[in-house]
Amino acid sequence: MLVGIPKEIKNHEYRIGMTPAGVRELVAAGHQVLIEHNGGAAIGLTDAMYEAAGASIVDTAQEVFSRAELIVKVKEPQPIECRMLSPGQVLFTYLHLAPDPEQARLLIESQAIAIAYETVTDSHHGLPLLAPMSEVAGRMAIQAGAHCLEKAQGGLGMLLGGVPGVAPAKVVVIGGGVVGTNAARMALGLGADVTILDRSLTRLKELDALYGPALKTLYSTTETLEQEVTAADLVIGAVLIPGAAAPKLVTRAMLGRMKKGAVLVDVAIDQGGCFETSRATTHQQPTYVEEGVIHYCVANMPGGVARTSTFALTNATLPYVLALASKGYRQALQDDVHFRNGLNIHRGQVTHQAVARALGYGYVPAAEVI
Ligand SMILES: NC(=O)C1=CN([C@@H]2O[C@H](COP(=O)(O)OP(=O)(O)OC[C@H]3O[C@@H](n4cnc5c(N)ncnc54)[C@H](O)[C@@H]3O)[C@@H](O)[C@H]2O)C=CC1
Ligand SMILES: CC(=O)C(=O)O
Ligand SMILES: [Mg+2]
Repeated sequence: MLVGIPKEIKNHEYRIGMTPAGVRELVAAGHQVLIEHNGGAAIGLTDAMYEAAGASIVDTAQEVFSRAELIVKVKEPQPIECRMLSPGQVLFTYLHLAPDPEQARLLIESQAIAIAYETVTDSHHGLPLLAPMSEVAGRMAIQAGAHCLEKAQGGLGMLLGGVPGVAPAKVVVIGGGVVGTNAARMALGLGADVTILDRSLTRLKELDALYGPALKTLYSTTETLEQEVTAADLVIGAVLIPGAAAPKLVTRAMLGRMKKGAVLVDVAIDQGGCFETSRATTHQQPTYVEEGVIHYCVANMPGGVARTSTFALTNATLPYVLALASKGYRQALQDDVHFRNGLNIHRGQVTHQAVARALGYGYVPAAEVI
């Protein structure tokens, strides 16, 4: 199969859909790969490396989109990319459609087949293609939050870990999944006072077993959220209901009772955000202030550490890309119910229930269309 990998065009997005090592595996399996010129150059993955792995370099995204049967990307297609898709072409990338009706409309109009990394599941209730970027974003959330807490950034002027004789900052993590666990781990490592909230008791038990008494766990209710958020110096938003828009757990009223100069990092912003006052920001202008509280809401946080993220993403996506290329999308999705959960849009029909519900479209089960 002819697989195409365009250069990412979202603001400050330097990841690329596949490393040269991934390309080499595809070529060894008998596939052809087109890479857009300088697609990985910003993170040291040169055209020469891709050519050595067996790819052909083409000058424009237009050429990648017009020739490839399967497009592999990182970020959701921007409008100009959606318009380059053709009927029956397969797109495999992050989509995050629930908060993005415009992208959904363009993908439906394209009549393409859009498979979202973030809704592919696995047999132990995980999201294997979201997980690597959630690991990155969870860890980054603490770096970003610590930076925002500095006085020059408008923050409280607090060091996360404190020093001998001075108390550490209070970090509250909402959602104890992959993002939340990685954030908690980093915050504990820096010596912060960390509390994590989740609605899943099973997950809280696992976290308790993993981190022991250093980590405080709390069952998430409006009451515990209110109590923790209003006392926090740094809050990390890390909840997810797969495919759906994030629930708004921290209201403007709660925000009004927080410390001035406290920091919110809403990692869940790519699903619309879990704070009422969140709106997506970019690496270029990552923060804004509401009610005296600093908001960091970058929707592509892993793009900030694009080299680490690209390697981590290819490690996870490669077996799926190989399956799509070798079997064709129908067979690959028929063979694996978890992979099939990634199908969001098929030739104009919405095939993921949570996405359809969030956007008000009719829903057709993936199994019926493939
Ligand atoms: N901004 C960015 O650049 C990135 C954003 N993300 C996003 O981060 C979010 C979290 O992702 P993961 O950690 O991988 O998901 P996950 O599924 O591993 O964890 C989500 C957790 O939220 C919990 N939860 C659900 N409702 C809750 C509630 N009301 N209160 C407390 N906890 C609740 C669930 O029980 C689960 O443990 C997703 O929206 C994901 O797309 C992930 C990577 C990068
Ligand atoms: C998961 C996601 O949205 C990202 O890596 O940018
Ligand atoms: Mg994102």
